[in-house]
Amino acid sequence: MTQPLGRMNVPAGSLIGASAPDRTGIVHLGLGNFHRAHGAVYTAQAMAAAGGNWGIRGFAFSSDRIVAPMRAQDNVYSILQLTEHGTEAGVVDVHRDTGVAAQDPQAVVDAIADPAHRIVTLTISEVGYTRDPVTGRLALDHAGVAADLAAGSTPRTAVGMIARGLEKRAASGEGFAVLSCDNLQSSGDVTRAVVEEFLQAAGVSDDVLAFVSSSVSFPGAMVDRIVPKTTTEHTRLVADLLGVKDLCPVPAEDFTMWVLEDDFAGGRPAWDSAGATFSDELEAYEMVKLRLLNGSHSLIAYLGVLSGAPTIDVAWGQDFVREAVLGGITDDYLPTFTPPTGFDAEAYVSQLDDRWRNPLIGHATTQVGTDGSQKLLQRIPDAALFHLRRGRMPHHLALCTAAWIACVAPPVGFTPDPLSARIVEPARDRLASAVDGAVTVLDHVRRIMGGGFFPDALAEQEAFTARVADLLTLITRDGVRAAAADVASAR
Ligand SMILES: NC(=O)c1ccc[n+]([C@@H]2O[C@H](COP(=O)([O-])OP(=O)(O)OC[C@H]3O[C@@H](n4cnc5c(N)ncnc54)[C@H](O)[C@@H]3O)[C@@H](O)[C@H]2O)c1
Ligand SMILES: O=P(O)(O)OC[C@@H](O)[C@@H](O)[C@H](O)[C@H](O)CO
Repeated sequence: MTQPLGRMNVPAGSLIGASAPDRTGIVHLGLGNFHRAHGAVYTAQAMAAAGGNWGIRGFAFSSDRIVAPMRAQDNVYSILQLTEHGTEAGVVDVHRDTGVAAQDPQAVVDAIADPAHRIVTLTISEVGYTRDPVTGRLALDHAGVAADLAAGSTPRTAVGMIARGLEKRAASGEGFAVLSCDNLQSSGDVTRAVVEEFLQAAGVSDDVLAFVSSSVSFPGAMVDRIVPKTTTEHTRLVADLLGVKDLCPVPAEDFTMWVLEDDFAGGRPAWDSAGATFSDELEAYEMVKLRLLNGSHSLIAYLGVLSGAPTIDVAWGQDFVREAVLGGITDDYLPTFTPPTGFDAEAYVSQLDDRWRNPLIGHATTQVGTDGSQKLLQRIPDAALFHLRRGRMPHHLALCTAAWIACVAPPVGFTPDPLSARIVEPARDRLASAVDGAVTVLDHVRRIMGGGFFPDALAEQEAFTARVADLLTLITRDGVRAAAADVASAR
């Protein structure tokens, strides 16, 4: 029988990076698959290369789906690397403790306040930042945020936990860094803004505000590695490769990239010795990643769902999807930014082709399409406005917007592919209320564009709204291929 994985049962030669830090120096919030295949791996490798004692205290946000199996195997787990040329597996041993924030939010607050910890890393997804889509500021009317602001309450939102942790930490005055590893543009500034807005709204003392302003840094980061959800097939492959039963392995592609601002008020692991890049051109790296990869990923996902493709590689295998995505990269994304110095954007795009075609990844289109109301804000408005203000229509961005609406808020009389029901969209009910009673497709789209789901600057662009409505009409009447063909002919 296959032995269970555990610290005393790590297959020889399989450990990735260093083993067994005996202290925790990093708190992580959002213990999902991405962190376990990205930040945790860089940390283990950094300790192996350059020493340091940076064990991780990891908190899942809401459920013990990952924490329970991690605990059952001493918080070690395996990474299953899926390349077109085959699979390989290795074990990560860097988490010293794990918990669930929703079950014990005070533990998160206390961990952030603990002077032994120097950094909190975040993979809480775009929704975790509780921002207002129109203003981009902390959503003070969000029920969770409002409850967290009440005096004496135990925080339930991620921003509330971080802010209360920093408030408590101010007593020690120890420097600290809050590092967002989510797919956000201006990730460091956005994170600082929501935390400081929370502290101001909570009426904390000037001393606390001064501490956060002077002794807490919020470095920006660009994170890149495709990490899908775990399936039973991944678990079986790990058992075959390592000869142990891992209850929570993480599948991942072999490509990995991490670019950070070097601004860590309490010190940091030598992540550079593990392959991370420290750069002053972070915003440019974020543009490359969020537009070329994530923006395109959304388009592949929604066109894929509408054409019944369950995974990214299947969607990408369809000519009309490839044409739309490559057209979008060339026409709508690449002109909108200057890549970082020396960065070869063409090579990055060519790698994307290899990454998206990899059939072993099995990245569900519905996973990539999840939370579109929050994700598209990073991927569409600024790039679309860049073109609209120069008198040019970004047809592919309009197509992505129309395809998202067709999946999660379809006009009356249109039933999207059943796959669309698997897209988790937190704004589904609000979208349904917004379009209730719409008499035309244009009216339907207008109600969404101007309904608090996008910034006003984009909602005011009537030509964009009209183009989205045209494409939505084509999707509902003639199918998604016809809409993509219309975009191709408009180039
Ligand atoms: N998976 C990838 O390929 C990938 C690549 C780059 C970046 N990322 C970033 O990492 C994030 C997480 O991806 P993952 O694959 O680990 O997903 P996952 O589903 O495995 O984990 C998501 C984590 O976010 C937490 N979360 C969800 N809603 C939250 C909320 N409202 N407040 C606070 N936390 C919340 C969950 O509890 C969970 O711990 C993504 O949203 C993205 O920003 C992921
Ligand atoms: O992680 P999300 O939910 O922001 O977006 C889904 C995918 O586009 C994303 O996870 C990519 O796989 C990743 O950003 C690649 O680095």
